[in-house]
Amino acid sequence: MAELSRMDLTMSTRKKVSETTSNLRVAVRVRPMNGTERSEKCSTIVKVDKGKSSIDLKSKPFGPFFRVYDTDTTQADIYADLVSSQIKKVIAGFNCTVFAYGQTGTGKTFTMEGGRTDAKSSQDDPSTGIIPRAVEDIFEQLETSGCEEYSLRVSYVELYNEELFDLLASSESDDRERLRIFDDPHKKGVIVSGVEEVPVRNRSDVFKLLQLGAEKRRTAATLMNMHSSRSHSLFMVNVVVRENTNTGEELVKQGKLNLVDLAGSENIGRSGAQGNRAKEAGSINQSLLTLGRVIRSLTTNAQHVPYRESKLTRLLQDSLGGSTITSLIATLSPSSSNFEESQSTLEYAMRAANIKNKPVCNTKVSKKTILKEFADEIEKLRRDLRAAREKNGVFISQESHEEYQRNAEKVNELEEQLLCEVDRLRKLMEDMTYMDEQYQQLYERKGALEKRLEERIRECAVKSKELADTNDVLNKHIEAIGLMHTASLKSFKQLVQAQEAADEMKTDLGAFWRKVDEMAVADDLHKEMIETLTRKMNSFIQSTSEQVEALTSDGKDATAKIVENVDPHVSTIEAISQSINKSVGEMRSTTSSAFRKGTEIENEAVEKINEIAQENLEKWNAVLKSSSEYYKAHSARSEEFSKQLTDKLDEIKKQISDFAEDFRPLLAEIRNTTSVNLEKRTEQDTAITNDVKTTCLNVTEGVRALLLQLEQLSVRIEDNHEEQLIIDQNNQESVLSTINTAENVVQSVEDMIEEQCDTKEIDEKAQSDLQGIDLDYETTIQEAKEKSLEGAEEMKKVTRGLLDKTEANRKEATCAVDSILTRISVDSETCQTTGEEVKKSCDESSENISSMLQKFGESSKKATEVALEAISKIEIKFVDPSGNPFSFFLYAILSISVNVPPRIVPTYPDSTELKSPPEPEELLGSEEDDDKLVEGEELAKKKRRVTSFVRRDSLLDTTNIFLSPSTIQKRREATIDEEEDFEN
Ligand SMILES: Nc1ncnc2c1ncn2[C@@H]1O[C@H](COP(=O)(O)OP(=O)(O)OP(=O)(O)O)[C@@H](O)[C@H]1O
Repeated sequence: MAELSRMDLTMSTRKKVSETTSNLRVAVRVRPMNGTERSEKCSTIVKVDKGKSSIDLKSKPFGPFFRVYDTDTTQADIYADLVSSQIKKVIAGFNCTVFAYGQTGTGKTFTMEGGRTDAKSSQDDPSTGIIPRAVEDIFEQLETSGCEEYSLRVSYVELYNEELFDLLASSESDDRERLRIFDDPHKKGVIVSGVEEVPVRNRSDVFKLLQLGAEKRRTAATLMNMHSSRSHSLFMVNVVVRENTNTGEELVKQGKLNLVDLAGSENIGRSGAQGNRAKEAGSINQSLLTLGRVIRSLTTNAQHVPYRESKLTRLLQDSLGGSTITSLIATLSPSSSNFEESQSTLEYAMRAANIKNKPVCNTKVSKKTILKEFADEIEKLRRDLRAAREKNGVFISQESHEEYQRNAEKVNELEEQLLCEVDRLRKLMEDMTYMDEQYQQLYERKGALEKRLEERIRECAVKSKELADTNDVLNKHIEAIGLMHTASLKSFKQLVQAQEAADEMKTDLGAFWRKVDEMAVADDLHKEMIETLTRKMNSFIQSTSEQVEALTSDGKDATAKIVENVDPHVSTIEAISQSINKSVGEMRSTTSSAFRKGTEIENEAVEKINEIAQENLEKWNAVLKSSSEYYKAHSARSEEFSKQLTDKLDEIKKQISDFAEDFRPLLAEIRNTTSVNLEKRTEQDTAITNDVKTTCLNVTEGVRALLLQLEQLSVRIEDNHEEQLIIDQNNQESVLSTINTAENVVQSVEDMIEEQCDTKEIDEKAQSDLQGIDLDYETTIQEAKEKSLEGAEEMKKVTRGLLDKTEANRKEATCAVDSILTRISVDSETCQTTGEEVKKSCDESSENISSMLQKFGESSKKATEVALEAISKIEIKFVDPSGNPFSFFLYAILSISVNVPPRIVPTYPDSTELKSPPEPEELLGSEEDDDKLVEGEELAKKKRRVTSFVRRDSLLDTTNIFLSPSTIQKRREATIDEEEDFEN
């Protein structure tokens, strides 16, 4: 009996994950014009409208479709768009189908399998089709998802002339064994008996199988296609993934990917099919026609869907209106020569787009549940078988021969189903063993990792201690920074005090300059006194001239008297002038000494300020220097520390990578050993399988022989019913004994299963323990990692915070020092400028005073000169006492001779000839000139005051020319009092 297997891995534990329906995803692909079409000068009648996702065929729109692809679309684009997402679903436990439909020669095989090259991967050849890309992708996605326990099996079948053949069967002969299809009694779907489900462990395994299958697939050259596929092909990938949940439960996910390349629909006349080819084409068209009817029924909600009318529709039953996620790629020729076929394909595709499927995820079930399910299933089948056998016994004796045959068929079918289940179980056990091996490797790896973990934990403890030490050091640094901060604050306070002292000095300087002003006022008073004297001189001169006039009238005596009086006055004037000059000199020296003193004080103040500033600057520089040194040292230490941390981390990383490096060859070795073991095991399994096969064959042979006997029996029954009955019974007994043997085989298999179950329980426990340890280990590693990261992060944060704080403090202190220094320098500059200005104004006022004094001196001199001139203009004449005007000589002679004393008669010049003394304004210069010469309101004010005073004084003294010193003194005092009153 041929080995039986089951195609559909879905089990009774299937569970719907969603009630949502999804439409079939229909895409249309247009291939480029081929050589024949071009040579026949056919026009393009197909236009792809990507915007609307529709196809215009001779301007008639079809669509919208899920996607439309023009002639430029690459294989990679189509794969990424349509299939890539399905792979994820398959790994998650869904069944997915992708099939290509279209007229012959439109690119179905090209789309599904790719260009005819020997490329080993999609990277080598961009024309690689969906099937190889999908296989590559499944491996890639399983590896990248970190899934470590999985098993892949592939089957490849072709449906040729309504017969199903295994493209991966080992038989080399052309006369390949047909596969049987029968309905799965429990679910929607079919069971294909005896199909090879080849376990694949890597990509290259799959490529080899693909090549093997493709070679076996029936193709032929037709007028439409040089390599026309004459059969429908179905490539299936079963993915079983085992997972361990957090609760320690073992879960198994089973997903399946069906990749279907249908044979092309063809116009037999146009394709030139004859004989066998015509028969093939007829069969192909027939199955496609049924597929069309199924699609129509599904989209019109018909009561009956004719799945059973062709094997193709039976195989695709779950993909059309079932629980599979299905995509259809309709392929088109762009040529006008294929208008009718293209139209039919598009109509077909439009209809298919309305089919609704209800995708269902094959629930993750525990291994234990699967084994139990199998055991139940086998038990059920056994019961059915027994019942059927019993029925047979009854029917042989009582009912007709046809009834008996029907039952015999039923027994056969049940036996097949039973064997199928056993085979399925065997495959599952193989998968489980494979995954157990994967698990064993993981377990060993875990042991090694545990050791590593212990080491790491020890290292972590050392690191934690180091971290704590570093923390202490850092705390000390923080304390030191705090002390520095306090010192900085203290220095800042000192600086503020220095600033206050500087302010006080400024106030003192202000007082000093006020004193200087007061001295200047005193100077003014001196000057005013001098002016008063000058005025008095003027008035004296005036009064002198008036007296001279009066004396003229008084006569010669008076003249003589005047002459006598004038002399001492002249000397007095000279003395006064000298005293004025002297007092001017004195004043000059006093003023200059006062200025010198002021300058000295100012210099002293500046020096002192500079000294304080210098002192503070030095202090601050020292503070800054020590701070920056400290910060430098601190940052160097921090850097060193962080470097140490980084080094340690690097070291740990390196150790981990070293460990990984060490571990890799070990892993490779384990893998090698495992694969060797696996091969051995496979060999053993093959031997066992062969044994089982032989046994099964024997059993089948036995059953066949029995059937033969039964047939003979039934012939004989007609002749001698009674007699044969005894023989029948004997035969039946022998059948029963054979069946019992079969049952024993089944029983032994069951025992094996139970045994497996027992060991599995231990396995499970160990696994759950390991799972726990795994989890603990991962959590501990994670925690240790997180802790060390947190610690490092916190350290970094603290260090960063401290550095920021210190930086901020440093900046603040520097800013404060800068601002204070700026203030001090500004203040000292202001002091200097103010001092310089004051000095300048003092210099100017002293210059002005001296020039004024000079002017007054000059004016006094002038006044004296005027007075002297006035005096000199007085002519003294000797006059004859008798009144005769003789000449002096004559008079002298006469007087001598007559003894008459002569008389002196003074002649005063005309009053107009006498020059009046200059006005005070004239002497001091005009106010406009003052404005030009003297900048500053103060000096102008002083001058105005002097002028008014001089004018007033001169008015007061116009009548008195010569005053006694006591009068002068009195006048002076009175004037000062008046002046004060005036000022008030
Ligand atoms: N998109 C495409 N780009 C380039 N060449 C293509 C494309 N589609 C198909 N071809 C070429 O057209 C020819 C026919 O393609 P293919 O054999 O895949 O058609 P088919 O639909 O599978 O035909 P059949 O139903 O007869 O098997 C091949 O030579 C193939 O390389």
